[in-house]
Amino acid sequence: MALYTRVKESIAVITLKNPPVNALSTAVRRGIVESLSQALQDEQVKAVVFCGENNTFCGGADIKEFSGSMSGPPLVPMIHSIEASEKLIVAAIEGVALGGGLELALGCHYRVADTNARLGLPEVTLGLLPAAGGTQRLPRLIGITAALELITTGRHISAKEALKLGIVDQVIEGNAVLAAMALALSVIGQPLNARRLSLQAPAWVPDVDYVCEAALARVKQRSRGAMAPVACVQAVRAAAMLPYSKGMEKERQLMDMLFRSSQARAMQYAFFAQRSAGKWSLPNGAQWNNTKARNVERVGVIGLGTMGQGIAVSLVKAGISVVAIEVDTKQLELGKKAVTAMLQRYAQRQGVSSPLHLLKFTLSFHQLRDVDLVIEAVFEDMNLKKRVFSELCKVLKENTIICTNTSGLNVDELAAVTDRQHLVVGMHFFAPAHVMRLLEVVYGSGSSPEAVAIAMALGKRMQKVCVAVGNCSGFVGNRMLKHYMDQSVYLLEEGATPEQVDQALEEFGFAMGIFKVADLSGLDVGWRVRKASGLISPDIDPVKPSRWRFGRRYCPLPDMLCQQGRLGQKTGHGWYLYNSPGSKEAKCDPEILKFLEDYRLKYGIIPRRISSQEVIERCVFSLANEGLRILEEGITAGPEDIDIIYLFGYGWPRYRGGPMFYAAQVGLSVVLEKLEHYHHLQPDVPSLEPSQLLRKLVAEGSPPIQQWKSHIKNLHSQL
Ligand SMILES: CC/C=C/CC(=O)SCCNC(=O)CCNC(=O)[C@H](O)C(C)(C)COP(=O)(O)OP(=O)(O)OC[C@H]1O[C@@H](n2cnc3c(N)ncnc32)[C@H](O)[C@@H]1OP(=O)(O)O
Repeated sequence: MALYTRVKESIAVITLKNPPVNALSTAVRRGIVESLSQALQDEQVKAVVFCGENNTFCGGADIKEFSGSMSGPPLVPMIHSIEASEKLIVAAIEGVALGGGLELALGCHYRVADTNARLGLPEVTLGLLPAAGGTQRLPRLIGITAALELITTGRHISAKEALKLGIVDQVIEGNAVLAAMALALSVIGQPLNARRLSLQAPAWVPDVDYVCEAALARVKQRSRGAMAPVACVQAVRAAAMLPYSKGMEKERQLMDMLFRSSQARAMQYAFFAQRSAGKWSLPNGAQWNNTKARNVERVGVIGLGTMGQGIAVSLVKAGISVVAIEVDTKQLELGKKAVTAMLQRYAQRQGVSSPLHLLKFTLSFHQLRDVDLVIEAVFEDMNLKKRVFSELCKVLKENTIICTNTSGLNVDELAAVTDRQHLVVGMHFFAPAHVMRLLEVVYGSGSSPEAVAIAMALGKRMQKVCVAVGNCSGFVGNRMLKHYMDQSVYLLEEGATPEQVDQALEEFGFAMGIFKVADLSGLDVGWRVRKASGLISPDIDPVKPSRWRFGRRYCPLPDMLCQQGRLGQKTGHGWYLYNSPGSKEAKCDPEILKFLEDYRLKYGIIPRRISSQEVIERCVFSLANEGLRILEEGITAGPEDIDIIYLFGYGWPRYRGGPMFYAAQVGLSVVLEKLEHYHHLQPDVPSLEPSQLLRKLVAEGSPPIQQWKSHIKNLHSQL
């Protein structure tokens, strides 16, 4: 709703009320229309101030309403009547003015913001565009170039930047509502046409086509296959080329197309899934709102390799003191140099003072005696990690939490060597750890809810998107990825090339195809894991290695590449060819094509043409199938957690929601049918066998993803 109040003689205040962010729900829009009409009818009122309850102006349209049939007063005419009002209207922006909230403010004649306010048009992140006049008013206010940047990225900006761009007229320290009233009193009576953005001439730039083409190229490169950023550019272009009413018509047409799209549904799902992952819960009933996390101020980081460096940087950026440990002087110096350089660059970019005083580098474990938590980030080797854990227990305070940064080792096995199994948790960071947003927080069988709460809270402070997951081999992300990777190399055996597979995956929307990712990470990473797990042993024929291991299909191609020293970008060749070791531009390598031909000949495989559809079905459905197994085992609390892991850790296209959402959107019965088909063709690939949960969900009529949790709960009792 909206609250109408008369203050002073001539000013009415309309306060949006819809906690927590005063989203423009049906009730709020109704309240605005009614309150505005009241203000306009009251002869004594000369000016109106719009504000939001609890120091929050407005978080935009109510996203929860998008999935139903929208009712109540629409935003466009509502904002138009605000702008057209003969009485002066001022927006008092506190907290946030986002999406429809900023569009409402742009319909007002003046805007005042407090110093902490954040403004933006983030509709593009929900698969939409600012369709309440935002694409037409903002370019008229700040010019095409700046508007294109804000609208196509959805970036939130500070009040200071908004003032510089001309979006707000005043930024004040203190009460924005009082400042808006003061401003209103000082300008009452002045003509308003110059303040009505829709009446301004189109935002002219010398070469609109060039500017828009450049923006299109940028958005296509940044978010391949996403419709919304392209539509945003088209709408802003209309603001430069057409009169306001025609531009609004274009904005509406584009919004109609986006609003109905599966991409918009996927991105809105992702918005809520991200918030749901933050509300973690464990199988024992402990959860985010019944478990207190004690504060962490000093953290030890053990190991200053690439991961340890990134973790230390993220901690310091969050204002946390770090004691960083290495085993010898040379490693310590290397780590110190890298961490210091990253933090100095960060301080320079942000214009903040260098946070280096928060860091201490040392060779001595004794320096850890008063830390609240340690993150061990040594080499991925169980025995080494166990030794470190035992050493730690000798020096740490008795309530210090011990976290291991591992991408898949057994957290329980590590906890067993400590004197505090309840305080041991996995923290699986993704490389580079100071850049990647995802953090899997892994609880073992003995981890206490408090330890999980502490790790989740610390991750949040480090600006990570944290997902609590159970302890299993590879946890969630890497466990699922294995099946996706297996299918990709089987496809090579059967006739595809690395470029064909990558192209299909990139057209699907992945930031990078699987073979480019493998080259970037280094092919030796997986090689080491396969050796450690016994898949590669000395008795395997080096000339014609077996294509079956442990009774299952196995593809030795990646091992054969490693044996040839083709380890990826770092050696200048892997699945692709690079100009020099370390260079990034992947080129098709005729040697690889020949190598694949020889391989197929050697094994008597007749190559066949493989369609992009088959690439996607085999890679993506096997990934989703494993996700369903993870759900049935209770490793994550719900499908949203899995999707968030893929969105933030594995370059999954946001406009496809995540693998679980994608499976639901394609249709679970289709996924089941395809998996059955491929499993029939590859009976020696157990991961293609449809999961029990998939069969159950299909048998129960493929319920919407939001209802899967209740079906999982009853999985074993109902089958
Ligand atoms: C007709 C089509 C018109 C479209 C125009 C639009 O306006 S589209 C919407 C544009 N607005 C946004 O995209 C803003 C989305 N919200 C945010 O970015 C953030 O929530 C925030 C406002 C910056 C606040 O962030 P903070 O971290 O403080 O809190 P949460 O993100 O956890 O949010 C708190 C709860 O509020 C819910 N919520 C937030 N925004 C909206 C919204 N616009 N509509 C509905 N609900 C919203 C959010 O889901 C959280 O709810 P919980 O139940 O507590 O999880």
